[in-house]
Amino acid sequence: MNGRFSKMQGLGNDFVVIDARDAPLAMTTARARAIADRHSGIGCDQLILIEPSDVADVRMRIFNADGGEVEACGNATRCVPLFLGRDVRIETAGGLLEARLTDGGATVDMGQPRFDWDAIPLAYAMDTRDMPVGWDHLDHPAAVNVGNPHVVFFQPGMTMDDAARIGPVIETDPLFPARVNVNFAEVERADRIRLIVWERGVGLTRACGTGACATAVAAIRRGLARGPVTIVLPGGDLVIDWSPGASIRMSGPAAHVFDGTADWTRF
Ligand SMILES: N[C@@H](CCC[C@H](N)C(=O)O)C(=O)O
Repeated sequence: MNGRFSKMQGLGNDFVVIDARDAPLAMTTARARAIADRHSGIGCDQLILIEPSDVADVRMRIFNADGGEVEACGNATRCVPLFLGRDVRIETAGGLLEARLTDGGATVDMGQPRFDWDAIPLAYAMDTRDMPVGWDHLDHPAAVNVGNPHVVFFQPGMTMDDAARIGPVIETDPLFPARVNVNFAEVERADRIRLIVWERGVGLTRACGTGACATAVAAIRRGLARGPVTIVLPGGDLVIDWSPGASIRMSGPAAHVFDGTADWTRF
């Protein structure tokens, strides 16, 4: 069963995008993991399935490289209008998003952040601005859900090696039954934050759009930053704007890399 796919990327966070609107493709954890494999598959951080939607222009399903289906992916959301060649309303498991094409990328209304996380024990649920927990020398992370779950540590001087060591420990801590994306942020100025992200189900990526949103929200909420904030990731910059009570607006690049054909029965 041959099918077409596009390889796309946003700040080096890369995707295999499959248009399944006319030709449905059954996706399983094993199949998604096999396609995402960089040695024996096509290779990507996330697999993106575009399906028909009853409530929006399209439905976007997101599978991490480990095959797990998740609720949100900021960088992939910017790729969808580019893939379809127009502004779009996108149904995701994390909510309804609006993505508008810009020069070289897209701006996305990512919806409102949530702070009342089911995954967090009741003791922390009243206001998760400061979770009184710590790992290693890291403590008091902000917990922000932007469709998917994130913790954000404001910790200067973290390296990729530090993140690779402690990220998986936090991702799989029993405090997070659904696991969690782990953000290590350093505030340089009120409008500029450096960020390294250990992504749930993937590991270190060159950029994480939802991580950038969660980090900007957490920083603004703690009075460490003011919107719009430039989030500097290893793969490049995203601009995030948010104020309490408002939707998060994310702007940044998106790129088409190449198209290909694959026999999906081999995966
Ligand atoms: N790379 C993404 C986030 C993808 C999902 C995440 N790993 C999760 O498990 O929630 C982004 O750009 O937001």
